[in-house]
Amino acid sequence: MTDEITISEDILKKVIKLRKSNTHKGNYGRILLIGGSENYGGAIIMATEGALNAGAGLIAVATHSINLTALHARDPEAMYIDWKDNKLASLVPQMDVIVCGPGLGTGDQAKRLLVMLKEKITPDQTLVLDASAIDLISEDKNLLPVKAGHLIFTPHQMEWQRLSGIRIEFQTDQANLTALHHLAQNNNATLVLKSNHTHVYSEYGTVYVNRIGNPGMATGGTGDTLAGIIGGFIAQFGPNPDTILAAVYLHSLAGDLIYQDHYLVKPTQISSLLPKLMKKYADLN
Ligand SMILES: NC(=O)C1=CN([C@@H]2O[C@H](COP(=O)(O)OP(=O)(O)OC[C@H]3O[C@@H](n4cnc5c(N)ncnc54)[C@H](O)[C@@H]3O)[C@@H](O)[C@H]2O)[C@@H](O)CC1
Ligand SMILES: Nc1ncnc2c1ncn2[C@@H]1O[C@H](COP(=O)(O)OP(=O)(O)O)[C@@H](O)[C@H]1O
Ligand SMILES: [Mg+2]
Repeated sequence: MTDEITISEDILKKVIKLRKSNTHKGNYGRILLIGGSENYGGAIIMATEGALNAGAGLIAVATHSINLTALHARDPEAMYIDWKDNKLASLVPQMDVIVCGPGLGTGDQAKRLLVMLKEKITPDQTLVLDASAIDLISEDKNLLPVKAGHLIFTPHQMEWQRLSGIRIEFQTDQANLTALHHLAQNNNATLVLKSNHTHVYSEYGTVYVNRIGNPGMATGGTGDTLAGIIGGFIAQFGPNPDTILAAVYLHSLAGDLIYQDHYLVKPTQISSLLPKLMKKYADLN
């Protein structure tokens, strides 16, 4: 059996740093989030709230135009681009991190966006692939944007079943590592396999397990929020395994704090709690 390392609270102190005075938004990373079809606008808004509250310096959102008013009403900090706008292709290379998938859907426009990403993404960028983006790649492996410097897959168990071909009951650490390695080819890749105990797999064979979190988090949008938090953390703290582990842990920790006196955990409540929690851990440095 593969050894599993339990993610602990120490990771937050290690990763979350106090901000230095002589810095500006450019120092905290540029992130582009792509998703939000006509029916799933909430997903990309929740991912945006995750990235924003996790501290990304500059945020741009490419989504269906129907989502513009709701996005700006909730998060005026985020810039918007219509996902059909040709200028999106020239925006992609300017980003540090791209999160693609929350509420993307699997229609023709979604496929076109993945094809564009595959063409435009560069080796100095990190790509977080979530939800519908994973489903599209499951249907056609040629859509995987292999030029990205670092690929982070964030499927739940059913999405991982579609992508890897491993049925949920057979998703053992060894099987998951083998499938990730096969999928990643020459890329630097990480798998964040979400469940009640999310596992994080590095391509080099290390397996981490998150033992916190709670069933109050079983609400649509909690994973969209996590994708945004992971992106926001990478934007600020760099694309390394600790950054991903800290994002996974903080998301569940916020969920647990809310769950102490709430029957369910709304994903947007998780995001709202992040700046305060991050301050606490930064002050411990
Ligand atoms: N407010 C919104 O706009 C929302 C939009 N969403 C979007 O809806 C699209 C479809 O995603 P879904 O995840 O709903 O649909 P999926 O069909 O991919 O997966 C959901 C189903 O998978 C099964 N499943 C098995 N193990 C699971 C696990 N550990 N965690 C979660 N599900 C598990 C369950 O039967 C569940 O009904 C995506 O683009 C997603 O981003 C969702 O994120 C929900 C919120
Ligand atoms: N019972 C549970 N215990 C702990 N965490 C949970 C539980 N149910 C869901 N979660 C967390 O909520 C998130 C759900 O992700 P996902 O299924 O992608 O949601 P969505 O696509 O609706 O945003 C994951 O981070 C998962 O770990
Ligand atoms: Mg999801």
